[in-house]
Amino acid sequence: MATLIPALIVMGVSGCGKSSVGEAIVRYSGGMLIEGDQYHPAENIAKMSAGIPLDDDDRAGWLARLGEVLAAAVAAGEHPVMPCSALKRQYRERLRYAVPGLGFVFLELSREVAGQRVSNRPGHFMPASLIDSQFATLEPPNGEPQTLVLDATLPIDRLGQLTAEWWRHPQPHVRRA
Ligand SMILES: Nc1ncnc2c1ncn2[C@@H]1O[C@H](COP(=O)(O)OP(=O)(O)OP(=O)(O)O)[C@@H](O)[C@H]1O
Ligand SMILES: O=C(O)[C@H](O)[C@@H](O)[C@H](O)[C@H](O)CO
Repeated sequence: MATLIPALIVMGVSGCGKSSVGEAIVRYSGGMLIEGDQYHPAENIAKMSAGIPLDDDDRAGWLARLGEVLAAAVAAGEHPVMPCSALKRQYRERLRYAVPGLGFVFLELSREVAGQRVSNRPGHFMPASLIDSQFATLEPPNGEPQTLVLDATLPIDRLGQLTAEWWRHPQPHVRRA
C-alpha cells in the first residue's frame, strides 16, 4: 500500500461504529486492526461499566499506550487501523505526536442514533447513560490535518470503502458524506 498516512484512527462517540467500520476498512485496505478499547486498564472498564465517564487522567495512560502500540506496528511495516474514541483535540495531538502523519476518520452521528445503537447492543460494557458525556466531551476534528469526516449512518461496508479509497489517495481534510 503506497500511502502518506502510516496509520488510521477511527474516532467518535460510543456507538458511532468505530469497531464495525474499522473491520470494514481492514477488509478493503489490507491494513491491520488494533482495537483501542483492548488497551483500557481494568479500572477504566470498571468505571464505564458503573456508569461513570472517564476523565482526562483516566485516559492519559491509555492514550500513551495506544501511541506506543501504533508506533511499534508502523515500525514493523504494518498499516494499523485503530478504533479509538479520541474525543478531544488534545488526545488526537498526543497520538499524532506518537505517529507523525497519523490519519483520522471521524464517524459523525446524532445523539439520538448513538443512544439507540448503544441501548440495542447486548453484552457490551458501555451503558447508554454515558452517551451524554461522550457528546459533552467530543471536540469534532474540524479542519484538522489528514482527517476524513463521514456520515456514520451510511452502510458499514460503504464507510469501509470510502475510507480505504481516501487512505490510498489522501487529501488534507475531506468531508465526503
Ligand atoms: N453504519 C452503521 N449502520 C447501522 N448500524 C451500525 C453502523 N455502524 C455500527 N452500527 C451498529 O451500531 C452498534 C455500535 O457499533 P460499534 O460497536 O461498531 O460502535 P463503536 O463506535 O465501536 O462503539 P463503542 O465505542 O461503544 O465500542 C453495533 O450494534 C453496530 O452493529
Ligand atoms: O474515551 C472514552 O470515553 C472511551 O474510550 C469510550 O469511548 C469507550 O471506550 C467506548 O466508547 C466504548 O467502547
